[in-house]
Amino acid sequence: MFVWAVARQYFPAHLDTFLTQYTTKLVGLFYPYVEITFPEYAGDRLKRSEAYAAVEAYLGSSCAERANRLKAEADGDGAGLVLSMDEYEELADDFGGATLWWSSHKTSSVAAFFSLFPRPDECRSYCLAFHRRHRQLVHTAYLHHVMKEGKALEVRRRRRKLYTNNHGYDRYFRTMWSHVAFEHPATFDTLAMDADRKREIMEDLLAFSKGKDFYAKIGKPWKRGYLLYGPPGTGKSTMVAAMANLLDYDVYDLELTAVRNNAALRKLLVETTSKSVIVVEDIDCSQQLSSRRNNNRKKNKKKKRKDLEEEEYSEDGEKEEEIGSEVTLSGFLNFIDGLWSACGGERIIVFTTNHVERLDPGLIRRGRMDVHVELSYCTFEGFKVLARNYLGVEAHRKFARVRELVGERAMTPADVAECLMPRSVGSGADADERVVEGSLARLIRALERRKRNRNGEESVGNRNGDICEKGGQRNEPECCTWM
Ligand SMILES: Nc1ncnc2c1ncn2[C@@H]1O[C@H](COP(=O)(O)OP(=O)(O)OP(=O)(O)O)[C@@H](O)[C@H]1O
Repeated sequence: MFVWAVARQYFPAHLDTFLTQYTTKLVGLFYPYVEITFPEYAGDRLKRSEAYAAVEAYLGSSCAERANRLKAEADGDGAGLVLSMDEYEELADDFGGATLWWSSHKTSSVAAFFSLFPRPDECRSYCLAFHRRHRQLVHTAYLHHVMKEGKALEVRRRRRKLYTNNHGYDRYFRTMWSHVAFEHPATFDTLAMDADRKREIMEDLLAFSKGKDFYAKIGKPWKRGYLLYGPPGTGKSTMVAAMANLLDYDVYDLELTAVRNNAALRKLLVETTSKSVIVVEDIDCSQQLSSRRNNNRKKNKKKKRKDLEEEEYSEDGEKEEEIGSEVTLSGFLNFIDGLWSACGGERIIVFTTNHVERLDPGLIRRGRMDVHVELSYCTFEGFKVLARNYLGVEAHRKFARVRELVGERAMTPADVAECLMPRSVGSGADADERVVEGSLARLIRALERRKRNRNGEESVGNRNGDICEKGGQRNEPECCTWM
């Protein structure tokens, strides 16, 4: 003790390091094993480690036969179960004539408790241990094998997800993504819109998904912006689902009003995975909300003018417009195409709006929103898609009358679809024909009742497709059913 105290007095700064170094070396002489740890969240990384996920998948495939304690989860299509190693479990793996040992661990994270960023309270990790004579084999071949197999398994078992930031909070009440399985059945086949435009969009999306090298070559982050605009019920959300289904991507439904500030928005963005569609629905509403909030704040007399100035001007002196909670327009633009937007890659960002004219031109300029798609009232071509979807018919003698009417009356695909919805399920050819006849007659009646609002005359639905109030009475679409 005396020697220790004296030594600490004379070599206070270096003694601990010195002792640690030599203890490790000493242990190394007698302990011939090397250990590699794969933590679930490493260092200051905000994201789950991809290496950890790959190891988890890899071990899951072999643990069913060898491990004693397993965890089970529903698999990609929910039909089966995926097994993985439970905590504190061990298993051995043979590779290239060597035996390697894996173990899983869980520790309570002190860092998570004090961290400013939301992190999981428990840190899980896998540890790989092997004899040092296999070091070369592990470094050059085994780790590569584990990553490759693990990632392939992850892809095979992948269950697409629909994320929302509306309901998920961490223990500090900060928003985070929560998810459910994404099961929307819409495809471009079932989408009622102009066939050429549809083909163009599909080609654009597929080119994007294969464009990794191209984007790297031109020095642009691998992402693409879509602006979908048009009256309510023209298929904007349906198109988002069709896009995700075409590319096999996850969907992140970003509710801007639930994001507290720019930092929270950045955090949400970093947490999104690649191969995803990030959608901000009704982007014009987020802006409206913010201006209201802004006005209220300005009216607040208790707040000093100085404070307001600080709040409204960013560090570089630029005026910042709030677009939802404390999220500023510049923070949001940074989210779309700033430095932070580049992390991860392979993302489609979609804005939908019913009022494109209300949007800040800077928000939707080309380069930010690369493709602008207008979804509008149903055309005859769109009607034929819906008739095929809902009634299973490609042609019918009533189509001629529908063609005359649908071109001049503004009816949304949602309203047309509602008219075409079969009201009874029949059996046999006669019954089927009756159902088709009934549905088409209902649609024709609805179109005839609808005033010629495509020609600018009095209309039941207004130009934006909103439901009008006439003489205090609410006019629903003619063939609405409420269930
Ligand atoms: N173009 C379309 N093709 C096929 N179905 C459509 C189309 N447009 C609307 N529908 C049908 O109408 C319903 C409502 O459409 P959707 O929610 O996609 O419209 P929207 O434009 O996003 O409306 P909102 O602006 O109110 O969100 C969908 O469930 C779908 O069945």
